[in-house]
Amino acid sequence: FFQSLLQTVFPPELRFASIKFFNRFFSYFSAYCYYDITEIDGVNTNELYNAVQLYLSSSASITGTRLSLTRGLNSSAITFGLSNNDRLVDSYKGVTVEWEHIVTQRQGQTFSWRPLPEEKRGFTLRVRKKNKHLVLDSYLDFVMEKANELRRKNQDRLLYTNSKGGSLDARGSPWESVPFKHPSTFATLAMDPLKKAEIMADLKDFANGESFYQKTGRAWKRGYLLYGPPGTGKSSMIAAMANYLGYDIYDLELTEVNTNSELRKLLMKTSSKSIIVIEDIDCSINITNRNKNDHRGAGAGGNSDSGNTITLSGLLNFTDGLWSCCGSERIFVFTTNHIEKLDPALLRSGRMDMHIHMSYCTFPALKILLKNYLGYDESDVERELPAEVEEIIDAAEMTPADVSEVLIRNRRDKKRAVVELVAALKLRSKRKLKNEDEDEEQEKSALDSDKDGFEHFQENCRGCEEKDDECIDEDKE
Ligand SMILES: Nc1ncnc2c1ncn2[C@@H]1O[C@H](COP(=O)(O)OP(=O)(O)OP(=O)(O)O)[C@@H](O)[C@H]1O
Ligand SMILES: [Mg+2]
Repeated sequence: FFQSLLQTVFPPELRFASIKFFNRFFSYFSAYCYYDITEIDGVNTNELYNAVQLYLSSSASITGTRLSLTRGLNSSAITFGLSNNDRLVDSYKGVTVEWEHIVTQRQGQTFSWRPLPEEKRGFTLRVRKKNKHLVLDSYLDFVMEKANELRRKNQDRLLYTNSKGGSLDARGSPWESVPFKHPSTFATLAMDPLKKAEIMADLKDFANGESFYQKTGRAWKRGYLLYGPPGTGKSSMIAAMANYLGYDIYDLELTEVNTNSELRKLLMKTSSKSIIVIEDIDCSINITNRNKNDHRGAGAGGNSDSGNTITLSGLLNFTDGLWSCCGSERIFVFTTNHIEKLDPALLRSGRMDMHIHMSYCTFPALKILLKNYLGYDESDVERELPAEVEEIIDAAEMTPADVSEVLIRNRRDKKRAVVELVAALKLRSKRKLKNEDEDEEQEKSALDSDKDGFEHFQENCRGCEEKDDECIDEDKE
């Protein structure tokens, strides 16, 4: 209306200037400012456009009534998006903003190095002028961050293995992959809640620590050593870590690796944002020992490389050396059932940043398992579980796997599950106490016999003191 008015009122030579003037006039009095985020920025794809699209697809943040739904290839999640020329309202730190998705037909192909899509797409963000700074300072960063998080969550992650024994696939990768769909999460992991929170904070710190690692000149990687008896959740913990951070897992089968250089190649072919796992690392110590016996290889921390076997030093270079930082944001996890068997070179501080003991089932861990399998909350546990459980559970030394087994078997009959669990705990703790008593008795009798032996020795050797080195009786000596 205004434009046609202008056309009649103003002569053609003034028309353009007047439109410009009125535009400025209105925008001056408008309470809003607008930001256009176009899909193609010159010739490049605009990262921000993709991020906004993904961000608006997170169902929690949107209030639109008309949405377009998409599901990517290989993705298990459906994403929502704004339909063409539709708008929706989002709020951030108490400020309301409005997004509009604008799609127009591209008029005539302009010259470009690559074909452009027929439609011109973009988002327009409308905010009140007084909130302009919030948008520029933090809202768009927040959108980018959220989008990255979603991208990681939506994509199915992969579990890689090198079990082909060094042969390469069609794309020249020594790794073979399958979609990784392990359901274990930190919520389902039964362990001490404080320790769990500490590990989760450590992982988050690591994932968000790019600038810290940059500033301190450290490679952006972290090592965790998980140790404890079988069935205490070491593998479950790795899966929970991967699910928590949205990382891929590289399960490194050391027995399939023949040389240190092969190990290095494997490392080079891993991607960032991944967890590299070596399970049962104590088994690799044999490899070192074999090497030592050959008198060819290196000892712990040595430098030599026998050329045709994998050595501990090769393994340490793998996690620690210059090669370890090709790529970035990588986590190394070693697991073992026998920490005492590990070479001290692997344990020294700084090598593995965090040693995590996966222990037998404790009472707080038991509560998590009861919640997982029987749906018991805190009050159910108090009501259904005899008080003595808390006292005997540590002595029983049952692994979370043992407890899970009892609960899974009886998951349809909760009362029975609890009865059976309590019986198992009692039996195990009694057996354990009995064994301890027996051990104590054996120890005592051993001590007694030692004492007898000592007295006997004192009696028989009284003379020796005087004649010092003349005692030729080996027993007495
Ligand atoms: N801490 C735990 N929390 C929840 N479930 C657990 C836990 N520990 C064990 N389980 C259950 O027991 C099974 C075996 O656990 P897992 O494979 O993680 O043990 P592990 O410590 O890796 O054993 P291994 O040393 O033999 O490799 C899992 O499927 C899981 O369901
Ligand atoms: Mg395991």
